[in-house]
Amino acid sequence: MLNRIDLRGGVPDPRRLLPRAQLDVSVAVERIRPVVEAVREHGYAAIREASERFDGISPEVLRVPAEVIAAAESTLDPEVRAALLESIRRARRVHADQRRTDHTTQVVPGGTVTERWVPVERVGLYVPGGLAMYPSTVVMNVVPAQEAGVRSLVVVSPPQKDNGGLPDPRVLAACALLGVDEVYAVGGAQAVAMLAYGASVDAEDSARCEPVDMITGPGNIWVTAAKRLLRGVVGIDAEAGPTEIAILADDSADPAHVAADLISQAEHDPLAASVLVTPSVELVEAVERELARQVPATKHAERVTTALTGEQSGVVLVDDLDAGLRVVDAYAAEHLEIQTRDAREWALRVRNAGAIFVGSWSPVSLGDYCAGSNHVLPTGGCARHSSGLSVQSFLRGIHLVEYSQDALREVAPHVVTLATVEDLPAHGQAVRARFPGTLS
Ligand SMILES: NC(=O)c1ccc[n+]([C@@H]2O[C@H](COP(=O)([O-])OP(=O)(O)OC[C@H]3O[C@@H](n4cnc5c(N)ncnc54)[C@H](O)[C@@H]3O)[C@@H](O)[C@H]2O)c1
Ligand SMILES: N[C@H](CO)Cc1c[nH]c[nH+]1
Ligand SMILES: [Zn+2]
Repeated sequence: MLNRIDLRGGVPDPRRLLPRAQLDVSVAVERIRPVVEAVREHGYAAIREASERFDGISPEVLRVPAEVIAAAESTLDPEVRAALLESIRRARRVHADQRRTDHTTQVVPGGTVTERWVPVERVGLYVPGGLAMYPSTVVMNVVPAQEAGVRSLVVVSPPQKDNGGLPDPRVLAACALLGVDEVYAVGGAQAVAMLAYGASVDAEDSARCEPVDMITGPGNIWVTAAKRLLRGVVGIDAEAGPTEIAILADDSADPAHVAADLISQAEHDPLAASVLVTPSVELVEAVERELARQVPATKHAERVTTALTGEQSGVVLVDDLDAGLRVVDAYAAEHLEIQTRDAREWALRVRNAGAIFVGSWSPVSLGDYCAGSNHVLPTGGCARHSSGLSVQSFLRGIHLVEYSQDALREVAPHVVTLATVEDLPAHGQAVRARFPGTLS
């Protein structure tokens, strides 16, 4: 079922050998550009038009009323409530530990630099809702933002036909459990554009969604493309697009677990990527047998099959685990599982991954819901340079520079020299002016 790439005998350029899905983000950017431009120009009308086109429904008033959010919480299934509360509790423990404290460095006597960590003021959080519903993603967006101290939080999530054009009720209930009351029934590129530019949210122009300073959250290729297009207009977290799992395994791995984990992430999206990297031909054959058994029995078999047989998924055969490590590092998966002997040692050698799941008892599904870690993670190779969502994502470090007269006098000649070298004499003059007649 999985494509096979045989790298035994050498790993020439694993980046080129392991393609991502053919419909890549740069192609999708051009497709959604007109939607984003229409929202910027026409606001509400364009959002409604795009929602009708892509979601098949849109409520007349885009903001979800407070009583609807409260009702979603009061009618929430008790088991789902308990699971969400546990997910929130664990995520809060981990993210509370990520808080930063201000730090002052005394550079010279009388000269200090203080780094202040200041939360972003207003943040838009995208919660997907196309092929699957994601109350867990409310948790993963909101908890780090709250722990960072963000004051204004707004959630957007696609309108659902089976909920009268409102977002999924479990998503609304998760918002209520976390105290988020500004929620809009808008998804896709139109939601990202609404957050970036702001827009009226009803036909009478009597209420508005004010623009946000930053947008975070995962989504499909169209959401990811809109985030890429609007980066700069607004702050954007890492690109968290169609899900990926890579598994580095040896012959100690349980093929039933490996297959189940590959399937688990393939069920997100036909564009999801599931990759197995191993030196064991026996494991590959056993995993193939497991896939043949497990895929037909899974609920979203069609979507899973499309994802697993797509060019973005496959098995990579390598000579040994060292070669496998080079492959997974070059690939930089959103999720990397290590299912080998001495898994922790191998995990500590990995350089590029959104999150690493170590050993047989830490599947990606645990991290998706209840490990305490964050599941909004970089995809498409962005793990080479970006991190998953965290408290840090919502903070800006602002330097406070405080020098006394003596401390400035002491360093002034160096400032003047560097200004002269850069042919920016007015820079030097700004310092000279403070010490008339004393600096050449
Ligand atoms: N990387 C991460 O951290 C992470 C976490 C969770 C989920 N995900 C990914 O999020 C995605 C969720 O996708 P989803 O589809 O369920 O929900 P979604 O909310 O991301 O996408 C649905 C929206 O896409 C828009 N859309 C659909 N077809 C379109 C088209 N042809 N042109 C333009 N817009 C279109 C619609 O407006 C709809 O509201 C999956 O790819 C999943 O793998 C990633
Ligand atoms: N695996 C997804 C991140 O790519 C997160 C998720 C949410 N719900 C289930 N899974
Ligand atoms: Zn998942």
